[in-house]
Amino acid sequence: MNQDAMKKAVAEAAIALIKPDLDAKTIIGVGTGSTANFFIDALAKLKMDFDGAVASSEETARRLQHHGIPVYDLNNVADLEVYVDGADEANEHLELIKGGGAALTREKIVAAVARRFICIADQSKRVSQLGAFPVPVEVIPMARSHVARQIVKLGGDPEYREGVVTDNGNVILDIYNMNLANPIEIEREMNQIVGVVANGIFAQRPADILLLGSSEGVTTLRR
Ligand SMILES: O=C[C@H](O)[C@H](O)[C@H](O)COP(=O)(O)O
Repeated sequence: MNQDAMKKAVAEAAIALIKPDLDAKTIIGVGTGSTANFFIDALAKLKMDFDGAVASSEETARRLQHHGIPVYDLNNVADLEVYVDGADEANEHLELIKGGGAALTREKIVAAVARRFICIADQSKRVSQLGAFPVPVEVIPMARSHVARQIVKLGGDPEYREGVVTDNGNVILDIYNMNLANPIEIEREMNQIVGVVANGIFAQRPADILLLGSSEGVTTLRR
């Protein structure tokens, strides 16, 4: 089974998981990236069974709308039943690194609001310790150098993601070689730096369910 087939399989597994709870009032939080795209395409087949979605990026909003799924502003949504999204890395505690596609801030916001966060990923994303994947940090453009210097003091090696502007008009620093033995602590410390909008460590709010695809099938991990 190739990687795309695994992504499709976990997307279908997420659909099977949420389907019994859908009703005409359900609004679903939808993530960003290639795995989330498989989820969106599968969700389109159920579009008569729920109300609509909240998107974690402009790209996801466009894909949802292309399928005829209504997209709501999160500010107008009181209750978000579930959020489904991919990840760049996931550990056994369902702590994640996200933001390879630069959508981390909106993803973190939607994940914070949702009652359940289902993460979908192929086996290659599973790690024993987070941090081989560089941690993306969204930064206010004028603070880029200041944030980079502060991150060096925390032990990381920041690299500016050239040419990338987030949906919020900011820039991304990718942090290499950060020791993430304690991801909650590093997530907090990076958030303290003035000019940081959000970082891609999802440890304070990890996933509740992780669906991992491999050639043997889909494994479900719960917190
Ligand atoms: O900003 C992007 C998101 O955090 C994605 O969920 C993450 O990069 C995983 O993307 P993919 O499913 O394409 O590997």
